[in-house]
Amino acid sequence: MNAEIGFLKECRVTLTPMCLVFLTRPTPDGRREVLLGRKKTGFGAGKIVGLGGHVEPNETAVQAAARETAEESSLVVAVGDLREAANLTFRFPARPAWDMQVAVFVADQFTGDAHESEEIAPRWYPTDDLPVQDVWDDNQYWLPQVLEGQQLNAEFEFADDCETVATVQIVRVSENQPE
Ligand SMILES: Nc1ncnc2c1[nH]c(=O)n2[C@H]1C[C@H](O)[C@@H](COP(=O)(O)OP(=O)(O)OP(=O)(O)O)O1
Repeated sequence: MNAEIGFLKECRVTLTPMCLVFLTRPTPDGRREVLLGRKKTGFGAGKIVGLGGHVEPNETAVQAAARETAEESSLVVAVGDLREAANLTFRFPARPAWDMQVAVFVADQFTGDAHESEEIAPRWYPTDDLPVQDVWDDNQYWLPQVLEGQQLNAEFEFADDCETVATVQIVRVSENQPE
């Protein structure tokens, strides 16, 4: 391996830190629903996603999760009510600058009403009837599990189209989280 390629490989270990938040609540008929939303701008625009975004240099992932929740939906969630449910690595060999590490949080305690923001149009979906056609391809491998209470770490590599998952490595950390 020449020195330049070695240097470029070293550069690839830098992953942009991001967060994702899934707020859940019970429905009158005894099911659960989760707050997702149509992304209106930026990376992944058009897809249905959780609330979230970049972790700023001056904050932790859980602080970013609480901040992004307020900015994107107007809902208020306390840092202490956010449970870390997954740690996901997304790699895009065709666009290494997009590589990211995403801390995923779930919370069922929050206040306020969800309102549309510049970035996202939030909507509640039954956890057993997710909008699978409109989410990121990777979601099928971890989102239902996380909403069932599992905690996991996973690494995804995307194909050259940067849309389709090419390889998946999932490490299940625990089956169910204590309340
Ligand atoms: N593949 C995949 N699956 C599930 N979720 C995501 C991805 N890729 C992603 O980027 N995401 C999530 C992670 C983040 O929560 C958002 C993208 O955040 P982004 O819109 O780029 O960040 P902003 O909120 O616009 O930026 P700031 O507000 O932080 O400036 O999608």
